[in-house]
Amino acid sequence: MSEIGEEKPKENVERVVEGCRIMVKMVSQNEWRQAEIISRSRAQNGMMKFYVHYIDCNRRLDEWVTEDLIDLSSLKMPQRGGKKGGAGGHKGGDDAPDAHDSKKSQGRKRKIPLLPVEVETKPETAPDALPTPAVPSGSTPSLRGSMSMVGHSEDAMTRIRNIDCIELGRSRIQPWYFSPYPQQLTHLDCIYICEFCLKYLKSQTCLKRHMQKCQLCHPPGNQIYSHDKLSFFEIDGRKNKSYAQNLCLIAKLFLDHKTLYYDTDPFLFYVLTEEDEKGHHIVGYFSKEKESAEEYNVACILVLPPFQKKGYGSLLIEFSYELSKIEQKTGSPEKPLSDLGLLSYRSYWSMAIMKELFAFKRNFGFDREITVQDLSQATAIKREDVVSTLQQLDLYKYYKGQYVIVISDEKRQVYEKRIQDSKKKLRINPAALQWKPKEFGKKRTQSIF
Ligand SMILES: CC(=O)SCCNC(=O)CCNC(=O)[C@H](O)C(C)(C)COP(=O)(O)OP(=O)(O)OC[C@H]1O[C@@H](n2cnc3c(N)ncnc32)[C@H](O)[C@@H]1OP(=O)(O)O
Repeated sequence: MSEIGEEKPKENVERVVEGCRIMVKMVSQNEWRQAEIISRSRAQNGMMKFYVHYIDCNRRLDEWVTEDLIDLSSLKMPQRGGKKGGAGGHKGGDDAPDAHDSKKSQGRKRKIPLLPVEVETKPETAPDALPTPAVPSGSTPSLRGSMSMVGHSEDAMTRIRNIDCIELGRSRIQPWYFSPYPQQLTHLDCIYICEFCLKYLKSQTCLKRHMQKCQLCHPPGNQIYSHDKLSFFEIDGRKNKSYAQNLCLIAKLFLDHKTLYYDTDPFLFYVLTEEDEKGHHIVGYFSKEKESAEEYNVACILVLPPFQKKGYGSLLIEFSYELSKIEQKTGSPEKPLSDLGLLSYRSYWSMAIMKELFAFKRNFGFDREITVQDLSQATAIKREDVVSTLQQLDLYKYYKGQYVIVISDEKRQVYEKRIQDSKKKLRINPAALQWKPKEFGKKRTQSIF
């Protein structure tokens, strides 16, 4: 605060550096918000432009703004000795604490080795093929594993969205986050991706030439589910490395809190497609470790933006639990979850658990009490997730020295209606799933059945 009569020094745009906080007018909305400066550079018209992260917003909204959209009088310099990235120093995709699971810290304990780029992962010999993704030196992503847990890098380079647009099948999609595509592609207006083999190309001409040669009209691997034009293909990350890596590169464009790795060997990929006369078009996917000591049944899950909010996310989640039921295991998604991941899982868990509670009541009335273990076995949802869902729904009460599940009449009515409405939604037909779990070496997880 300046004293009366004392003139506040005029802020100069040159003082706006990485880590500062300042009020910014959001490009897409007519709203001023406090933002952190992630990077700065000069626009072609000579004006300064800044890549900003809006405080308390998901990084999907991060964007470049020109100097005329910042309020210099609100400039706050980074605190000396403070966390990296100014006072913000945010690590997760959101600043909001609730966006991630409480086991957030677990997701960061794995140390990421930095290894050289794997040259053999280069796309095949096609003349229009592009080199292996280049990783900015000294920055994540590391080159081991698949897209996996571990918080993202604090490197400014990987905090900036580097691809403007991708064309995939009939859709042009604006990415949300950084993905380590080759650096020479980051200057293009659009990257063209073959919707069947997922190879990335630098122009429409290259894509057309590639499409004349590409043999695929569906993802590689085995079709393990087919119902009402929807299919699931199971892809082994070891056998179809190039496809799996290209899928991870696409997924990283929409996943902020995961670090991209290139060793896809330990993962299976379940790709959901919609079929038409041209073939099976990718809608989304989830990956799963072949062996998971932590009983994760999903590593990463993605519905491509043009298909989001239509029920495909719930369908992928339901499918992951159908696989766990066949394996006779319970499972859980890898942590941390993104904000949208958490919303989707909470919604799925609530419905699955409520359905089971009602079915149990219909079958047993008051003759038997249902336990968390019963719910976990029937839904394949891991015990902890059952408990957290019951708590979230305020159904888990401590009564006479033990926990009991209690549903009020009001809540019962709400959920009966929701279950009725959900019958119109996309559902997995378990009879259309042809799958047997494979043995990938010695099992470390314990079966609960
Ligand atoms: C383990 C992990 O990988 S966590 C990371 C999860 N993945 C990501 O964050 C990647 C980017 N996001 C996505 O790919 C998608 O948003 C997904 C996969 C999370 C969800 O897919 P969608 O197809 O949009 O989900 P779907 O339409 O089935 O909706 C599921 C529920 O989440 C809610 N939901 C989904 N997106 C939103 C949103 N943007 N805003 C509010 N609610 C939402 C829906 O309302 C629905 O709840 P309801 O059934 O109670 O109505």
